[in-house]
Amino acid sequence: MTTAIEVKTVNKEFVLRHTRSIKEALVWLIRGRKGDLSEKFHALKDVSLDVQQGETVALLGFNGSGKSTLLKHISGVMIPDSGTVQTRGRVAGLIEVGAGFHHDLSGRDNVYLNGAILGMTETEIDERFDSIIEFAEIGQFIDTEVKFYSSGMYLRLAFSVAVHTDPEVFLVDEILAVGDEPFQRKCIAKIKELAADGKTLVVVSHDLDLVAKICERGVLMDHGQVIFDGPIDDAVDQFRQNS
Ligand SMILES: Nc1ncnc2c1ncn2[C@@H]1O[C@H](COP(=O)(O)OP(=O)(O)OP(=O)(O)O)[C@@H](O)[C@H]1O
Repeated sequence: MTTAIEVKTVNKEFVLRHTRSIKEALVWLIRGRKGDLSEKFHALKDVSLDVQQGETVALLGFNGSGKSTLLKHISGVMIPDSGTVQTRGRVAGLIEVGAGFHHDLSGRDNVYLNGAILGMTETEIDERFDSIIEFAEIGQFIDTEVKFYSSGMYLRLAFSVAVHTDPEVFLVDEILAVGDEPFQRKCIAKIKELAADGKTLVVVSHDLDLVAKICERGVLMDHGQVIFDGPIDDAVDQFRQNS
């Protein structure tokens, strides 16, 4: 079996507050600048996770448990403070709607921009362009600047570009929620198709019934730590018990 994603003892802290009152800053100066003035939040604590090629994994957990932060580390948009993340093959997906899109460019130009960011050559994008537009159902808006798109239209185009990159590893955050129901169904069908084709899938969702249908493995997170990792039905049961 080949490992597609290897996350090793990853830690991530966020700075919550940079500024302090003048009094606090004075005390800090008088004490010889000891300690840290900023308040920090430990979002991922020694997280380790191996995902084999072709596995379908759901990240579960309450709001703020670290799911999206972990997904961003896997996608490479975030760098860990310590620990390592390695992925094999082309990684694509939907983490933040509109990430990698330029507001002042048209949908058409953004397909090229986003496609290039995700590792496609210009010829590959040329070949897949019609299919990308057809899947997104953007129609006559393709030459409109994307700043005038609704959030659903953004999602359609971003999702369509991402699936057309033919990724080995596909990451999906909760964002499917902004799409209307027919488009959501279409995306879910596409995600299932990718899974059936043996692609590696990591999905963040609060829709437990949906992830139970798509994924075989569930990773339950709590306060930045993995507290359960096993078959999806067991992970969902455990999560429901904690709720
Ligand atoms: N850039 C950031 N700066 C500061 N804090 C952050 C940042 N990104 C995330 N956090 C904090 O890290 C914690 C984990 O956030 P994360 O988005 O990973 O949670 P989540 O499990 O995906 O939650 P949800 O279910 O609400 O999407 C949260 O408390 C969040 O406020």
